[in-house]
Amino acid sequence: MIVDMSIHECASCCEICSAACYALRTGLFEITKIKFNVRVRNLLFRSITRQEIGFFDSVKTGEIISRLSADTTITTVMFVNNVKVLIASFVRVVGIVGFMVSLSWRLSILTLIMLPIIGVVSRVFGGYLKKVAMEIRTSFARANEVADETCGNIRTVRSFANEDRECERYSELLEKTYKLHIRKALLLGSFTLVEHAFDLALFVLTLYYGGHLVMTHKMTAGNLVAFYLYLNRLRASLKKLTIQVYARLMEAVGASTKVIEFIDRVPKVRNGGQLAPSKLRGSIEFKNVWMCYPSRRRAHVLKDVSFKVSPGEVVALVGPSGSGKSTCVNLLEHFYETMSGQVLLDGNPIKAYDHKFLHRRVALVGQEPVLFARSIKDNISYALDNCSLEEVQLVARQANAHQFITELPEGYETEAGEKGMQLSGGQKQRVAIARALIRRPAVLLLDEATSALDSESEQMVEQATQNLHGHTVIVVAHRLSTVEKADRIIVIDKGRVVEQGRHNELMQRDGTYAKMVRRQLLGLDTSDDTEAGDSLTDDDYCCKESGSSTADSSSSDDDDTDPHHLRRSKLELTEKNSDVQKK
Ligand SMILES: Nc1ncnc2c1ncn2[C@@H]1O[C@H](COP(=O)(O)OP(=O)(O)OP(=O)(O)O)[C@@H](O)[C@H]1O
Repeated sequence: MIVDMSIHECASCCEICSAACYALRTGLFEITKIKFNVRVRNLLFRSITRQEIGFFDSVKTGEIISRLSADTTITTVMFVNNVKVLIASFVRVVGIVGFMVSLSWRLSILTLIMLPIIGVVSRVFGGYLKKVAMEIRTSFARANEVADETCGNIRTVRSFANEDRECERYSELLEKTYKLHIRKALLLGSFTLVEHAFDLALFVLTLYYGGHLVMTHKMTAGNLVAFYLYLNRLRASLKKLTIQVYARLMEAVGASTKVIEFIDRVPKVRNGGQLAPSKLRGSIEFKNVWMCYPSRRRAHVLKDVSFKVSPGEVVALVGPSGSGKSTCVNLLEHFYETMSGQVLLDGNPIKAYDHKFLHRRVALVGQEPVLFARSIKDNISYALDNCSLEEVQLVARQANAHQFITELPEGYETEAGEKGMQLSGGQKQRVAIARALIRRPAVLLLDEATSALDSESEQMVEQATQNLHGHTVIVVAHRLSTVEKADRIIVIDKGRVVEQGRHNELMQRDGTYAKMVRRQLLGLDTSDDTEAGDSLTDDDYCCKESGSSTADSSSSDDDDTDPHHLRRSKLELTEKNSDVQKK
């Protein structure tokens, strides 16, 4: 009775210990899984954010998100789960083989001969599985790209009523993923079939050879039965090791290939500069710069571009669309590197500057400013610590944004929405200008930064940028009113600097700039060109202009280059054109 009790107690203790160990193992593996996942995601995100801008030109956001979410999850979950099974199965296999050898070493050798064969078969299938898994991940990433592009640009999709086609595109890509999954299922199915064949072969051989050993008294019948039971357990464990563990691990390797590739990728444009002088004067020099974008290696966007900008100068970059103006700005921001030649800031190559220092002292307001899904205040003080509301309000006033912000229901705490979608184009631009001004930059780059503003707001912003005394301003603009007041205008055409000088000088020179101004004043350089405008040739401009000059006989020679005079000419021309149309 006493012995019975102690056996029961012992068994209960064992049960409790076993349950506790199991719970501990499950908990530890869960924690490991999430820790591993977080670490991989962090490494991947860190690596992605350090890549050069050219990387983002070729790899789409959808793919990146897919790698960051689905692939990292598959990688970590599969690795950790399978490592768990791998360890358990491996220990079990070693134990079972030990027992089998003790029962009959001869039969054990026969069994162990089969193991390398199973290993080779697993390897071959594993290789295929890895390949299919990679294709599945890539195909899934493509589908994600479409979803990301469609949702991110839903207004454009809706305005073209193209929802159905986008859904079809998405569905086609999912169909491709589905077919790849079928391939994977077939592979797994055939792997199982081959495995069963091996199982059967092993069973028949063991029985045949075991029977022979019993008949020749080299083994007892009881040992043969015990051996056979162990063999069954060994097969079950091996099946786990091959189908569940090896195959799944290969799948995880397939999913992780791109993740690891992205983590290990070394950026082609390094931000390793150390230079951070206490004072930056803001002089800029482009020295024989040749440049092409990484995604279009053969097209030279800048061809031997050279120009200098003195500290405190306001320089306008003008030229036809696609001539390379924004590319100059991109180089000043060190987004890309030149093929040859140098971009110098205060006499030092731009890449020699410390990344954080450079982007604090050289501020950019881009063509399509992007705001973040946070409050307007946080958007203005983006990437800056300890910015007071007063500082934010001050720059908002300078950017002519204060009034509209205070009229919003929650003022500076109003959410801007994803990519600033809850604000109008002009409001976004003003917030972006305030975001640049708050840095008190030594160089301010305005790339079509005021294109969506009305003329009053534009004037106020211009004033604010000019109030940045002693600071260099580079303005890229198509609008004449924005560029005419610049200290110097640099005209870029087809990637080359073709002219530079003040507005009046360039008008007198009657070159590319003068032609552009005349076209603009005649309303030909806008997207809503009228038929009458379209039919005008260069000669027409000269005729009409000289006509208007004659009409205004009191104007001096200089007046020809005066924008107000040209605007008057434009008005007269428009009136004449409408008269002609009426007739
Ligand atoms: N990321 C890029 N990858 C490849 N080519 C590019 C890229 N960005 C611009 N380009 C090409 O470089 C050329 C110059 O472009 P850029 O944006 O500098 O012109 P731009 O003068 O600023 O034009 P716009 O006045 O229309 O803004 C164009 O032919 C354009 O197609």
